[in-house]
Amino acid sequence: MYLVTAAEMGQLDRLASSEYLVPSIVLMENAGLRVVESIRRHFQDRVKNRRVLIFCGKGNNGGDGLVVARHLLNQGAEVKVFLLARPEDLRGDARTNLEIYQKMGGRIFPLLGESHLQRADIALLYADLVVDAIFGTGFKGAAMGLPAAVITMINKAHRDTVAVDLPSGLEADTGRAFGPCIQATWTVTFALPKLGLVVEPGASYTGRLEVADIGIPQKLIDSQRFNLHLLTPAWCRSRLPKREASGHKGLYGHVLAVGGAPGLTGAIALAATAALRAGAGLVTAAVPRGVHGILEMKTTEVMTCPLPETPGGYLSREALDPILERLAACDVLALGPGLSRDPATVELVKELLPRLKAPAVVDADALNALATDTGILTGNHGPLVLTPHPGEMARLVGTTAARVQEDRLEIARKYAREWQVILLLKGARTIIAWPDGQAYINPTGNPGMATAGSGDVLTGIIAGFMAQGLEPGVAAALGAFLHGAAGDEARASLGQHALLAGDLLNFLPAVFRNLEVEAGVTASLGRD
Ligand SMILES: NC(=O)C1=CN([C@@H]2O[C@H](COP(=O)(O)OP(=O)(O)OC[C@H]3O[C@@H](n4cnc5c(N)ncnc54)[C@H](OP(=O)(O)O)[C@@H]3O)[C@@H](O)[C@H]2O)[C@@H](O)CC1
Ligand SMILES: Nc1ncnc2c1ncn2[C@@H]1O[C@H](COP(=O)(O)OP(=O)(O)O)[C@@H](O)[C@H]1O
Ligand SMILES: [K+]
Repeated sequence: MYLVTAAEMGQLDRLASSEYLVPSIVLMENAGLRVVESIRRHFQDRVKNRRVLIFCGKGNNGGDGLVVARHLLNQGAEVKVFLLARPEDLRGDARTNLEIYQKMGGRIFPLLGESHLQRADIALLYADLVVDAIFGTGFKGAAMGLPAAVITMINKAHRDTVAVDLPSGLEADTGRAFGPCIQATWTVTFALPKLGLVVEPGASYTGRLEVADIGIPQKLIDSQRFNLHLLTPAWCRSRLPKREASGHKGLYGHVLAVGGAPGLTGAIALAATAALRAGAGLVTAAVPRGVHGILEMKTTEVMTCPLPETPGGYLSREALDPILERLAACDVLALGPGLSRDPATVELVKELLPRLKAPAVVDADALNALATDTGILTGNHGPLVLTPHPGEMARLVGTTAARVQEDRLEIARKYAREWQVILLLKGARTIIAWPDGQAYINPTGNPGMATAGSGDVLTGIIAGFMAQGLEPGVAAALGAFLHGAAGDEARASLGQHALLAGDLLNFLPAVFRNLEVEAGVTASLGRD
């Protein structure tokens, strides 16, 4: 599903009217009607006598709110409109809808100064629902003065609140709220989701997100060639590697997972097992000789391979040739889990990467090794998927994690293009940036996944998908979605605090089943 900026949405609205002759007031009417339908669902279709407060700004977002007011009034709800503007300040479609509402006997309460706040505050005590139609995509910067006071007052009332198009106070393009922002129970956004609704903190202000069709022609949307996408189950389902009835494990590829060090055997065990869980046919974990026995004990389905090590037990440069030899018989390399930052190991990584022909997922300490010489990335290299968390990304580009978090999408896109890699920037709402400019936002996952080893599992899942022949960019996006979905399933059963990275492995099957069921794969089971 495309994600748009405020400007792109405005362009769609304008072109819908200018090129496709859809009058803007029809778009506004459709928007309002979609919100009313959503409210009816919220009230299980019992709208009569419900006390609904609608807070309207002076722009078209307010206009939407007035359409909602009119229809709820018509359907027997008890409606109060609080207008954060003088009626004469409203223009165009918003003004028209104000006048229609008034002609129907709808009541308008001015909300222009401190003196008016009290009346709204009292009304909030008895409200069954608040409709936030103060600001939409026209909002910039921070809510201040009276709007800020109104937003704060609404949040303090803790009533069910539906946001029209965007929670007021949120910047559509960044998902940032520099001032007070409506904490919505749910948000009905129009035509396409805005980026700010699906990245933090915007996603938290948004609550449950509904995307409503308001009649923007699909042909117009497709003609815009947007390059930012929200990952959806449908997108993932259509890209799941297929398992033919005649399949055999050679078909599903062989992952070589290189990592591990004394005290860091769990990471490589998690990554290797995760690759099998993702459906790879075979996985070999290549680790320093000294911990090889431990890996044999820790894993069953994973094959292992002892590699030359330093006296301290870390992978040494002598491991280069055995890795390249092994890799020649494998389909993909997963490099980094539990590798450690031992100087010899860092040297090994820097020698290995430029020699790679097979696609590789580069994570964790392999990224930290790369950070000492990103020149490798700007030179010639095979297909790479980098999976840094914000701290590792900061080291790679010589900045701070906080700085990375301020500009997640821009930074991921910049370096995916500069280094010609798939750049998966982890964290809440992981971003998967492709070198051609396409970027995907992953909506699944939760803070329960902020636990040691969770990233190692993701590395394994992505490598497992690449082994099955998925393009690296698709494998990374699909991996992020399923990894987060497994985290969500795990949270549902275990809560967030007790969640372990290993639990993600146990909940992956459920996630595949959910996707496959909807993909109609079970139908084929009936025939087998
Ligand atoms: N055909 C269409 O276009 C359709 C549009 N639709 C709806 O229109 C919405 C976009 O409407 P919009 O562009 O009128 O702006 P909107 O979000 O209502 O803001 C109102 C005013 O707020 C002001 N303002 C801005 N920042 C501020 C701040 N920090 N603090 C205080 N004030 C601030 C700013 O006033 P200004 O600064 O320009 O004087 C702005 O004019 C969109 O989200 C959707 O709901 C749908 O009906 C579908 C069809
Ligand atoms: N608050 C959060 N919401 C959603 N996902 C999260 C959150 N915190 C962490 N994650 C996910 O958990 C994983 C953490 O990976 P990482 O930091 O590399 O862990 P480790 O290095 O311990 O393996 C990433 O996939 C990240 O997207
Ligand atoms: K709003």
